[in-house]
Amino acid sequence: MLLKVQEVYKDFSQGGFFSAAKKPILKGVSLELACGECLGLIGESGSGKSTLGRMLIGIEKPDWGEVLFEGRNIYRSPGWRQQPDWRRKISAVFQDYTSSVNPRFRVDKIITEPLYTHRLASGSKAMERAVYLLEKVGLGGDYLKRYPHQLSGGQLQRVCIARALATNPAFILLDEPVSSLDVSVQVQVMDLLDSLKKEFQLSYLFISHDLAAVAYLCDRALFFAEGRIVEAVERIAELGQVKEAYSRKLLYSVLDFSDQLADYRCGREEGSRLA
Ligand SMILES: Nc1ncnc2c1ncn2[C@@H]1O[C@H](COP(=O)(O)OP(=O)(O)OP(=O)(O)O)[C@@H](O)[C@H]1O
Repeated sequence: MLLKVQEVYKDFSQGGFFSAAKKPILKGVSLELACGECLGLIGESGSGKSTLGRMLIGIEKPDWGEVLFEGRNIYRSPGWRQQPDWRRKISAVFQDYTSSVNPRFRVDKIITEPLYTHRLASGSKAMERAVYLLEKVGLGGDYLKRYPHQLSGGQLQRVCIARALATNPAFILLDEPVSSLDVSVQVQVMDLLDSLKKEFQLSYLFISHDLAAVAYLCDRALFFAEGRIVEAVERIAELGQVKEAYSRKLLYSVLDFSDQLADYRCGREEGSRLA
C-alpha cells in the first residue's frame, strides 16, 4: 500500500491564541491508497477535508494516529520537517492556483524550484526538465518566460501541475484542483490529470465537493462529514447508490448531478474532436 492513514485525530484551538478551548476537526480517520489509484474525498465545507489532505503531504502533524507513506510513519521519520527523500515523492495541487505561485516568478522558476529544493537538478538540466514538463501538461517551451499574470486560469493550473510533477512524485494531493475553472476547462484539466496518472503511475487523493468531478476522475470515493468517513464507495459507478443519510443529502443537493456529469462527458468528446 502506498499510503495508509491509521486512526488520525486533530484538534484546533478555538477563540484565539490565549484560549484553551479546542475543537476536534479529525475524529479517527483511516484510509488506504494503492499505487495508481485515484481516491475521491467528498464533503461539505468545513468538514476537515483539507486538514486531512495537509496531513497526507507532511505539513499537518496529527495529534494522534499514524500516516504511513511506503510503510514509513512520515511524522516519526528523522527530520520530517526538512527534506527527507520521501518528501519529493509527495506533491500537491491546490484550488487557488494564483496564490500557489509567486507572482514575481516566471514559469521556468516556478517549475524548477522544487528541483533546486530537493537538489535533483540545476542549470540547463533543470531547464530541460521544465520544458519536458510543460510539454507533458500541454503547454510547451514557449511558456517558460511568462509570468503568472500572462496566463489564463487553466494555463496557470497546468503550470502548477507541471511543478507538482517535477520531482517525480508517487502521490499527488489534488485539493479542489478544478473548482475555480470554467466547466469546459475543468474537463480538459481532469483529462490531463487522468492521462498523467496513467503515464507516470501516480496515485491521487482528489478532494472535492463536486460529485460529478469525483465520478468523472476517481476509482472510488469516501464521504466525509464532521471529521469522519461516513461512507465508502468502492466502485465509482455506484456513487449514485449511496445509503447513508449524509451522502444522500449531498447527492440530492447536486440536483443537476447527472446533467453536470453529462456536461463533463460531452466536454471530453468535444475535447477529443478538437484534438
Ligand atoms: N490551522 C487552523 N487553526 C484553527 N482552525 C483551523 C485550522 N485549519 C483549519 N481549521 C478549521 O478546521 C475546520 C476544517 O477546515 P478544513 O479546511 O479542513 O475543511 P474543508 O472540509 O477542507 O473545508 P473547505 O471545503 O471549505 O476547504 C474549519 O472549521 C476550519 O476553520
